[in-house]
Amino acid sequence: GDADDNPAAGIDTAAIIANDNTTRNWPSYGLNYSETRFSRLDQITADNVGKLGLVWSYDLKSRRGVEATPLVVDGVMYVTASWSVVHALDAATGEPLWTYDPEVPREWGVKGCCDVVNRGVAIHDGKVYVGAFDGYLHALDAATGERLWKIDTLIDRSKPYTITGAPRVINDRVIIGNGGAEYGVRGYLTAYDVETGKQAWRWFSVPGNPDEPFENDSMKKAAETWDPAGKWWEEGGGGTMWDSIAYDPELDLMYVGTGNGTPWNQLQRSPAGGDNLYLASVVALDPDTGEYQWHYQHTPGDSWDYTSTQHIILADLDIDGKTRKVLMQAPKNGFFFVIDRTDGEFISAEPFVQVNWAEGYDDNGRPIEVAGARSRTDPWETIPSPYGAHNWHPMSFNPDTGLVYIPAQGVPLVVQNNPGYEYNKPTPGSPNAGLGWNTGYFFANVAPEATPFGTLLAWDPVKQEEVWRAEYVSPWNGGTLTTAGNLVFQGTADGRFLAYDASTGELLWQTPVGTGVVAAPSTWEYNGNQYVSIAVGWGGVYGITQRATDKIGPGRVFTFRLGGEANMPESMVLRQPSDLLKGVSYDPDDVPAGGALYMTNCLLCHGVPAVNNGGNLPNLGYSHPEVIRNIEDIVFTDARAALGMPNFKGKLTEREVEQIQAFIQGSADAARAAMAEQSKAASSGE
Ligand SMILES: O=C(O)c1cc(C(=O)O)c2c(n1)C(=O)C(=O)c1cc(C(=O)O)[nH]c1-2
Ligand SMILES: [Ca+2]
Repeated sequence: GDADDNPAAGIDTAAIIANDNTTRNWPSYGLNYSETRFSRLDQITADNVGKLGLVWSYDLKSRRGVEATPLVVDGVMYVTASWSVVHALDAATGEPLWTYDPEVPREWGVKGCCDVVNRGVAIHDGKVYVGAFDGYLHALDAATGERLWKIDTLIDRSKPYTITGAPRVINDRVIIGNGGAEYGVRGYLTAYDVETGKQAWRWFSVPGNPDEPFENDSMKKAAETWDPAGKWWEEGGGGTMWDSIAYDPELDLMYVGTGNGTPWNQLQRSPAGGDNLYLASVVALDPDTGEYQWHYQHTPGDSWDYTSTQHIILADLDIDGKTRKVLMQAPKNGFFFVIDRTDGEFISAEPFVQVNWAEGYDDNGRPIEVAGARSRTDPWETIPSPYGAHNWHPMSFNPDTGLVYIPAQGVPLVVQNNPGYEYNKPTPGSPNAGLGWNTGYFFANVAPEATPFGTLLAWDPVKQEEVWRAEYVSPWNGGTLTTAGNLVFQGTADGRFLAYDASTGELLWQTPVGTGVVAAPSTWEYNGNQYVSIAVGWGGVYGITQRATDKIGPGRVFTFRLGGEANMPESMVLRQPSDLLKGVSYDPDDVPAGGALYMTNCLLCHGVPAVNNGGNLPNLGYSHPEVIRNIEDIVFTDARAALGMPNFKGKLTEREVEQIQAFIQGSADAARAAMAEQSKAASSGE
């Protein structure tokens, strides 16, 4: 179609750069190549945001996590839901234009660590690109949703690779990485020709087998930092680049964040230690060739799942009287980093939450590790935990306030070395090892000392200190947006969408949105009006097993503007916690063995039975007794395959399933007894 039917026709690298002068459109995941998520639109301000009202809502027909930032170009919105389904809408009315389902086989679901999510599309020259969960990159006609081509980005389809991230387009290339480091893959990033999908370059983040030729010099250098006794190449090494990419057109450098190692535990991965490049790093690449330029490693020799895939923001900051071109990141490890983006020089790092693995960073940018924070054999609480002090939920940077708005959190967890660890061997008690996870750890059955929290932090990146904060009832809140109207927008785990004064943190406006929010909002202008849009849909790795709402609605997109008068949809699906499971007969002696098997096969999707209400997947401690009694009908069949539930035939025996049943009912009984004890204590006035 022509530009009128296909506004995406006008979007290319020059247009994304030019748009940053007005930010009328939202043409790329992080709004601009600097990924600031700072909009210059100022019709909606701290003074009038109270008049914000709903214009429309749209049902994404999605029951799993929704992590997409809605892109908007000249009144057309492109947004994705779970299972990588793309929706194009009339952005002013919410009327659907087209839907594209890449038809990800539901069996692929268990190859992902962290829910069947997708963070959105890229747009270029009339095309929409989506990276589907099963590793294909699809190019669509932006006007019709028709598929133009589809290419396989995976080097080996027998390996548990996935795509959850949004592609980015730089010049003539569409760039995408992948996930899979919890299971065992070798991370890489690939650039494809925007027109044809032909591969332009590929950069691996970790070295391959040192007995074979290295792809390039950066791999040769990296191999010197790994202990070959760990035979990391057999497991892939990890280092997946599953989310963040930024680009500086002036320096012509692109930046990518790398992930954790496989397995997490460095004792098992690289027994003699070493930095294990380029895990947990930010790496600068030449966008034309994919050639390595420099790196900065936030967590040398990562042993805690401290990925550095978290959102990268580029800005120019005045530091010690000089304007520095910096790159800012708040990776899982709990420190806020300011790095010189011209050459990777370390500028500063300070903790933005409590951490127990490092005391700080020295002048050379090396962490000063706390003695005994790694390679321990006893159970120990790692703070931050593998959920991260900050996960993928995008932060934003407002040059007017000079502040970065970070969705920070704590999700306590106690881990323990798994001395019997072997690649792809499901030791009972190792988390989801029956489904291919390779962490080298047990999750220890020891109560953590820390309490979970979720906080919106307004952080001064120059002084490296907190300026204000907002506390939430739960971890796992949404990404942030900040605007020239002196506002910060964020959705929350407890199902609200909020606006704050960007300078003071005063809460100015809020609305319920019916379900938990993890994605980040976008804002855009059309026909003289400023709109704010948010895609909701509870999920992601934390949201699979727990939630902070008593409602769980379908994924939806909500769009607001001043004076909007539409009604919130009423048909929210309520899922109240049913009663604790009762009446499944079992042998109490089976409970411990069942617990270890549960940890190995069920834990990371169904949570700990009877301790919470479940997330977007059910907590089995609240199941109907008939479901648990007849659990073989689900576990040993394809009955729930369409929902992503794997068939455990050949992986578990009937006897083992009986032990798991005992653990589920035993946990519910223990919870019931604890509740009775509590109410007895309360009524006797203790
Ligand atoms: O190591 C990896 O390859 C990988 C991939 C992903 C992903 O693609 O979503 C996540 C993680 N790791 C991860 O560690 C993590 O905490 C996480 C959270 C989420 C999410 O979408 O909620 N994805 C991922
Ligand atoms: Ca990971």
